[in-house]
Amino acid sequence: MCRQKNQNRNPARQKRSGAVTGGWHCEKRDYLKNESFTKDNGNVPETGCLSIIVLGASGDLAKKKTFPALFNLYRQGFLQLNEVHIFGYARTKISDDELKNRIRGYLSSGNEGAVDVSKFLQLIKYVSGSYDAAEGFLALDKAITEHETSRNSSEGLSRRLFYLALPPSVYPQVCKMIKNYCTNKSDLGGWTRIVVEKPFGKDLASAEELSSQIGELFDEPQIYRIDHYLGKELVQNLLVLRFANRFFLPLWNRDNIDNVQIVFREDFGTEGRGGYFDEYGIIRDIIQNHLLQVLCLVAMEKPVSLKPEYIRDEKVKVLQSVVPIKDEEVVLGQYEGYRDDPTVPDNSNTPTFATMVLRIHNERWEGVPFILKAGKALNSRKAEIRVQFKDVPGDIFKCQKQGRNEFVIRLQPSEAIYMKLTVKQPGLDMSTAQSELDLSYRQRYQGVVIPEAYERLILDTIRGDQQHFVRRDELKAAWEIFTPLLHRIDNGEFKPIAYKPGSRGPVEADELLEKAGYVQTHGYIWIPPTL
Ligand SMILES: NC(=O)C1=CN([C@@H]2O[C@H](COP(=O)(O)OP(=O)(O)OC[C@H]3O[C@@H](n4cnc5c(N)ncnc54)[C@H](OP(=O)(O)O)[C@@H]3O)[C@@H](O)[C@H]2O)C=CC1
Ligand SMILES: O=C1O[C@H](COP(=O)(O)O)[C@@H](O)[C@H](O)[C@H]1O
Repeated sequence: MCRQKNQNRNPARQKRSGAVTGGWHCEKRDYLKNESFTKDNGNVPETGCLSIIVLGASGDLAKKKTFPALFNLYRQGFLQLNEVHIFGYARTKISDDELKNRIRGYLSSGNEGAVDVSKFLQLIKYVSGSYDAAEGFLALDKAITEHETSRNSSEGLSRRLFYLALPPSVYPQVCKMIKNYCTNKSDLGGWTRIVVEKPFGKDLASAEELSSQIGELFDEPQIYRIDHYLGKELVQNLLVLRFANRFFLPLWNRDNIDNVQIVFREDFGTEGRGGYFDEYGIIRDIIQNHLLQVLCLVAMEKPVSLKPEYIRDEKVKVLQSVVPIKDEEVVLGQYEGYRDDPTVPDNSNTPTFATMVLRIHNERWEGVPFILKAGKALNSRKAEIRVQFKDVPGDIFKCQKQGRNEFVIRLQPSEAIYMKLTVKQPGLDMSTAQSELDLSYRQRYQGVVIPEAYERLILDTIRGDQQHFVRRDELKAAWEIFTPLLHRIDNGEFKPIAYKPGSRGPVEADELLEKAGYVQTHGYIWIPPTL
């Protein structure tokens, strides 16, 4: 468990303290069932009173993601009825029942679901109050304490998890209120943790300021900066694929890989979130966080072990090796109709699409373009990593027309890992064809339910595992990469190109891709198999 500033110094807790690596205090938790993951972690799982407080409970994220994730954890037995209580907090004056009615429709029930849903809803209590005055937070603390007191008959820790499903502008004041009025006071031990959502800042300076403000109130190990892409199944698979397979070890470098694409596409626009989106744009909304986190996992060196701090150390090194982005390696777009949203200014310069090339200046990746591409209102919805290999030297089959080898990790939809490769076309002729080795999850893992990203990450916050959360120095390094470009866009020095909704985005983006070295395989497309 991580050391916490001004937290109780219960010896039982201290005994559970994890290793200290490079100045970071890392928590060790016994939670991964796989033997090979668990042998470093000698801890006993925590029991006792758990209060989960969703601040901004009246909002969009809370109803669509946070409460449903909590419900799924409850349904699978990760949240125990006799231990957990959930508090919603926001300014909106509604009753417990009104909050429950707002979220009920988002809780997808299984076969015997109705009972589960109503039992889960009984765990929720709503407290209304402002984000900057003591009164509301005192009321919140009172409600949490009542719950804790009612559970203190059983031995155990008292844990308070604050999930800030709020606009980042209110994080500092809310953290101050939590610190002053709501931190865990139990003499049975326990902790207080804060989960913060992205976008964490708007550029390097504002992110650092926000980090300092929150850092004055809570220790780094208490702060969980969530990036839900780190909770996606195939993103979590990246370390396993890369470091547990002999196949990839000798190939994963500049000698063999020509280019890497990390792509996010949505087939809908900003829909109802135009006001928020216009302040941030696609680079801050998707690329600086989600796609960059994926890039780190694709490009990083092997960590010393799976301890969160070792992994995050390696991610920081990659980020610090990214060289400044060149203007000629960026294409920005804005879909036609984006400005029709009444919450978007008529002269908005905000990109809803961007393709850019990142270059990593290190021994492994020098010369390999990492092409990051994200766009809204495009012709399809998908997120994938596409690693394209170099041409085979001395091609006796004259088969370059068939296309290059590609290793593709489809994050969503239809999770899959496939390798595009050249094979002999079956038949009497010695001709070649493009085919694939295909690990489509729906086929291979029939009946296995892939957990939602938020579900997994919230469970990590309860267990105190920081591996899939963004550390402060990581965040700083991420903002360092994009801040100069973002400032040029904000100052109107870089304008987006208009594109049609439902298209591939500006043609200039495909031209940039080609210039960066990507070779498209014509006449071949991978179609996810159906059952
Ligand atoms: N929605 C989504 O899909 C995603 C959201 N996020 C992030 O999650 C966080 C919450 O997002 P979301 O739920 O969409 O946001 P909302 O705009 O829905 O805000 C959440 C709640 O915060 C309160 N609030 C809104 N604006 C302000 C303000 N200016 N000052 C004080 N309180 C305010 C409101 O509650 P009340 O008025 O009742 O106090 C509102 O219900 C944000 O950081 C967002 O970037 C991240 C990924 C996806
Ligand atoms: O963080 C965000 O992510 C969603 C896309 O998430 P996904 O899990 O459905 O891929 C995006 O729509 C939103 O703009 C952004 O804020």
